[in-house]
Amino acid sequence: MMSRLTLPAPAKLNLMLHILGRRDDGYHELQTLFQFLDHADELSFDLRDDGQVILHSDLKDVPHESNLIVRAARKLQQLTGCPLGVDIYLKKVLPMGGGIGGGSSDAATTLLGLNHLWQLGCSEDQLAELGLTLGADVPVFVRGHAAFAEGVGEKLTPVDPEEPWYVVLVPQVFVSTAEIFSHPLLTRNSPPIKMRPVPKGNSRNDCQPVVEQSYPEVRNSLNLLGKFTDARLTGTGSCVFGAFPSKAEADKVLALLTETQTGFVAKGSNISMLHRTLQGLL
Ligand SMILES: C[C@](O)(CO)[C@H](O)COP(=O)(O)OP(=O)(O)OC[C@H]1O[C@@H](n2ccc(N)nc2=O)[C@H](O)[C@@H]1O
Ligand SMILES: Nc1ncnc2c1ncn2[C@@H]1O[C@H](COP(=O)(O)OP(=O)(O)OP(=O)(O)O)[C@@H](O)[C@H]1O
Repeated sequence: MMSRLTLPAPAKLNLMLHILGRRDDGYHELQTLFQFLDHADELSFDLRDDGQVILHSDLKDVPHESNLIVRAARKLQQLTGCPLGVDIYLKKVLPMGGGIGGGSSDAATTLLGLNHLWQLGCSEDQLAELGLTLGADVPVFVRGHAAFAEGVGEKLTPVDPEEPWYVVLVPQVFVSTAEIFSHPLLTRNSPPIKMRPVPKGNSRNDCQPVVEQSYPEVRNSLNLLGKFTDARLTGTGSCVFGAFPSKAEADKVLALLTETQTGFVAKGSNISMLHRTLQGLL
């Protein structure tokens, strides 16, 4: 009788991140390469006909009305005048404040999920534009394709980097994105690079030196993973990642580190789990 829709909200990695400059409004011009992980929160949507948006989650620290899921749903109602409502059940899997975009991805899954459930017929362009008002990382999750991003992260060009297996370590510290972007020692003068060929391997994250300096736990995780492969920070951290050619190799390395480290293994993907799931529904 009820129509319930269950969808994943996958994580992302910033495979590289260069900061080119700072705009007058304080936001930074970046170049970054986004790839998704097959590792996700799970959101279930139950239709309500009374216009109420109710999130059921065990996130204690985030007030109901500031949760990006609720904010996304309300913005969509305002944009479209939709009189319908929804109960949303969140199964949180992704670490918060980890630089893997969990909150942004939840918001994007909400926009696409409700567009479907409420039969709004909004275009992907409309949803990406709405998403950008919720956070710089939301549009790439709405588009669902690995991308080279410019501007403040909203100018997206789809790309297809290799899809290795990743070990992601989750240092047990919360890194504030705003704090890192306002750090006096952050370098903001990287020269722009060309997006083709897709940058890989020896590329870097300009936030990493500042985060390593402020958070010894992050430096420690980078050093440990760096014994096995090139290890790098994603976003503004705290998570760090390294690529491996097979699941078996990634599992082995994670197992060797589990005594002191929290982490997970996940495959990189250029088409997000969300979009693969939505394709399956059509
Ligand atoms: C660092 C990245 O994770 C890379 O993917 C994103 O650019 C950050 O995305 P996000 O968490 O969705 O960021 P927002 O919620 O829009 O902004 C958080 C804070 O980060 C800073 N910020 C963010 C993006 C950007 N291009 N320049 C910035 O200076 C701003 O101080 C802002 O107050
Ligand atoms: N649904 C949500 N899931 C997680 N965090 C949320 C959510 N809604 C709001 N937030 C707030 O957003 C903050 C950042 O969460 P998020 O998991 O997106 O961090 P992040 O992975 O570092 O993001 P980014 O990579 O975009 O910097 C949280 O500390 C929390 O206060």
